[in-house]
Formats: sequence, C-alpha cells, structure tokens
Amino acid sequence: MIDLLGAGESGFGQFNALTITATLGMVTATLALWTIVRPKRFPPGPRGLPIVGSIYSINDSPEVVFGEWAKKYGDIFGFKAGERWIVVLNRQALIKEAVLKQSVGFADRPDFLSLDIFSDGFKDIAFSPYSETWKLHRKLAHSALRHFATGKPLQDLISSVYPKVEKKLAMTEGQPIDPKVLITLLMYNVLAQMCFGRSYELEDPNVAQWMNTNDEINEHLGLGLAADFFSWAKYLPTNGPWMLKELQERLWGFLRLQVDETREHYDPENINNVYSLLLKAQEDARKEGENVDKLTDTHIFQTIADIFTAGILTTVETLYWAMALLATYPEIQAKIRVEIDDVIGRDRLPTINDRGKLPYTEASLYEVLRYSSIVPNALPHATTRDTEFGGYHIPKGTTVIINTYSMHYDPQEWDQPDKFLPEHFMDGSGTVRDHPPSFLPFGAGRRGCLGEAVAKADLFLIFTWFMQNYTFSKVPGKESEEILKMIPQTASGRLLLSYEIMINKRD
Ligand code: HEM
Repeated sequence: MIDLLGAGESGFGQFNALTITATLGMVTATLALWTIVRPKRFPPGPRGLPIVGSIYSINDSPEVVFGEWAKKYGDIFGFKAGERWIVVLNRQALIKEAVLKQSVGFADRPDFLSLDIFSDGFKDIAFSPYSETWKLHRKLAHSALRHFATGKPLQDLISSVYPKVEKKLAMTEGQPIDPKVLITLLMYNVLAQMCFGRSYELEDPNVAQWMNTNDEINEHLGLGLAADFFSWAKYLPTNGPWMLKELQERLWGFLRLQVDETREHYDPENINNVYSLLLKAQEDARKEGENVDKLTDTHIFQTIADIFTAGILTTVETLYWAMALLATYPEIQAKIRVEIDDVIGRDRLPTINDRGKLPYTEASLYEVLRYSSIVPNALPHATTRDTEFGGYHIPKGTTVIINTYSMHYDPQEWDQPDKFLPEHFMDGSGTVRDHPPSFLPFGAGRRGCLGEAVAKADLFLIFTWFMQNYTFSKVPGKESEEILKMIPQTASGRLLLSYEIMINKRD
C-alpha cells in the first residue's frame, strides 16, 4: 500500500524544513547586509563586508590606508568598522573647519572599551567625553602647567637634569648607543619633578620597568581591542581586556607610589608641583562646601597620569626621531650647529628667550614634527550631536578621525613632502614659518593638545642643548644602514624601531 499520508507528511516536512532554512538564510543575509547599509546622507566610502565592515583593511599604518581611500572617495569619507561608523577627515580645509569652526560638534571621544579601561571609566582628560567634568579638569591642568611648566621654572627644571645626561653619555663615549633609554630617563626626570617635585637617578630600575610596560602596551594593543568595535566581544574568553587591565595596573601601580608620597608631604602653604596644586583645588572645593563628585581622587589621579604619560612618551618619540634624522642628515646638523654657535655660543645654556633667534634650528624642529607625525590621526574624536558637515550628515556619536598626516604630507601644500627639509619652515627672507597652514601636529580647537606649549618649550630647550654639546652620527661601518624604520602594525603612532647611533661630545 502506498503510504500517502506518510509520503505527504514527509513531503510537507521537507517543504517546511526548506522554507524555514531559506527564510532563516534570507533573514540572516538581510540582517548581515543591513549592518553595512549607510546612514542617510553619510559620507561615501568603502562598502566593506557584512558584520565586520572594512575593519580588516586597517591592518597596518591606518594613515596610509586612509590616504588611499581619500584618493578614491574624497577628503571626507566614511566606513564601518565592526559595529562602528567612522568618518575620516583629510587635508587642511576640512580638518580646520571641523576642529576650529565646528569645534564643539566634534569635541567628543568614542566610548572604546580600551579607553574606558585605561581611564578608569573615562575619568581622565584625554579620553573622557566632552562634559562639564572634562572642562573642569582641563582648566585645572592647564593652570597647573602654566605655573610649573613654562618659562624660567621649566628651563631650570630641564637644565637640572643635564648633568645626569652628561654623566651617562660620558660612560658610552665612543660606543654605539640606542638613545631611547637616555631620553626617556631625561623626560621621566623632568615630568617627575614637574608633577611630583621628585627626581630620579638616571639608572632607576623602576623607570626602566615603566618604559617596558609602555612598550608592551604598544606591542600587544597598538590596534585596540576587538571589543572597541564589537560590543559582544567583551564577553568572549579572549585575554585582550584582561591583558590591558593588567598592564594598566602595572603602569598605574608605579605612579600610585609617587602620588601617595606627594600626598604625604602635601603642604597647602607650599605648592610646588602639579599634583599638589590639583590636591589644593580639591581641598578648596571641600572647604567651600562644593560638590566634589567631579574632583574625586580617581579624577585627580587620572589627570596626573595623562600629563605624566603624554608628557613623556610624545616628547621622547619626537626626540628619538630627531636624533635619527640628525644622524642621517649630517649637513643639516652642521648648519644648525653653526647657527647655535653664532647666537648662543658654547659658554651658556640655551634659554627660553633664545626662541625666535634661531630660525634654522627652530625650522628643523618643526620639520621633525611634520616629518615624524608621531600622532598621525590625533586621538579619535566623536560628534557631540547630529552634524551637517561637508555636504553630508554625520549622526551624533559617530567616531571621527582627524588625519593630520594627510596635511603634513599633502603634495599641494608642501614642496617634496617626502623629504626631510627644514626649508619647509623657512620663508624667502630667512624667517621661520611657525604656523604654516597645513601643519597641526598637536591638533587644535577644544580637544587640541593640552601640553602643546610645554612640549614646544621642552623640545626647543633639549634639542638646542644636545646640538650645542654633542654630535650625532651613524655607527662607523654601518653608514649605509637605514635607521629611519617604523614599527609596523600599530595605531599608537608613527614610532621608530630601535636603532643605534654614536653620540659624541663636541671638542
Ligand atoms: C611632541 C609632543 C606632543 C605631541 C606631538 C602631542 C600631540 C597631541 C595630539 C595630536 C593630541 C590630540 C588632539 C586631538 O585629539 O585633536 C594631544 C592631546 C593631548 N595631549 Fe599632547 N602632544 C604632545 C605633548 C604633550 C604634553 C607634553 C602633554 C602634557 C604635559 C600632553 C597632554 C595631552 C593631553 C592631556 C591631551 C588630551 C586633550 C583633550 O582630550 O582634551 N601632550 N596631544
């Protein structure tokens, strides 16, 4: 007998299974495709793949990938990275329009998990959202830096470290040296005195440990965490967030010792370092009966951590580039030295008042900042509100990348941008061009670098002192070796790989 019913059931069952599978497939495909449907009037850009977007393309120096996309889609383009829509701004007109003219609209930061972990819940200055709390801390930090990190106090502070550097260099005279350790120790001392009123031996093992931890962070987390782009990734048993927490604890642990010590010796009648000034602000607010929710110990710790870390790492990387460039271009080095010998001579230290009198030296330093572009995409911004920009609509909360590298290497703005030429910053009459239009190494506007003035003064004093007293050259026998090689695969910046040079005292 033919089992009509059974056959019918089985046919119906098969039909049902097929329909369900097909429907599920279609729903999944639609949902997946929906993940890359652009918001209305969003800037054009690469389409990317469902779910992941174009994140797979950002696997090496993002600023280079962005340059390629800008050629294809224009100076403003957008793409999806995991769950995030990202807009990238290129070249000076658009970047300045955003950070200077529409500063508030672009003043937020994205809520990446990595930044959340690093700033103890966005309680620092650099990564916290645009808010009243951020404004308060930025203002406080600004005023503290004005007190302790400008003019004569800064000059005295920096020159107090020179004897330690001289001693160290005397020990390595005639031998190849990787100057990274030396300049980190120099800057560490400067920042420790500025922030905590404390100095360190150049050989202090804690300093070396602090440096290694920073290197580890760059190495393992240079391109951020998966959870920065996929919210569900924080539930995966991967070790990214855990590793970041552990590294952060190590980094902050050491800083905490200095914070506790400074607190122990805190004297409101004698405020002589940045951290004590922040404590005083907290104490005053308490006395006035003000709400100190925005001025907790964690906030103050995070502010000092920002100043300390940003203040050391950025200046060190810039000086590291400067030394490699000087060793590579001895003829530029010789011209700088002639100028310094003429204006300052050899018998006194360079001072902050020498600024403006050394055009070629200053032009060379600006060229180091342009050529190195150590922070090529600034820090990530985000829109504070729905924003009309460049003929497009950028929804509130969109991550925005300011590609300052595109300004610094723009062939329409610079003659031979790929070359290291101090003349880029000189005008025809021998005067330094300190604000050329396509130059923004510190960002600008609301979120511009808090330490720009400090960094420029630090760099001027240290660079000039080194040039006045030492020569930099490639290691004999290795003259043809390239030392300007960058660490690949990192979003932490354009950082150089380790190198060795000769640093010899001038006769
Ligand atoms: C060569 C040295 C330096 C360079 C190239 C540099 C560059 C930058 C850049 C590009 C930004 C991001 C701007 C933006 O997002 O639009 C930034 C932010 C910042 N920098 Fe610097 N910086 C340097 C030195 C310093 C120093 C010495 C300090 C502290 C003493 C400092 C503290 C900060 C802070 C706190 C922020 C975050 C500002 C905010 O979000 O409100 N930087 N810096």
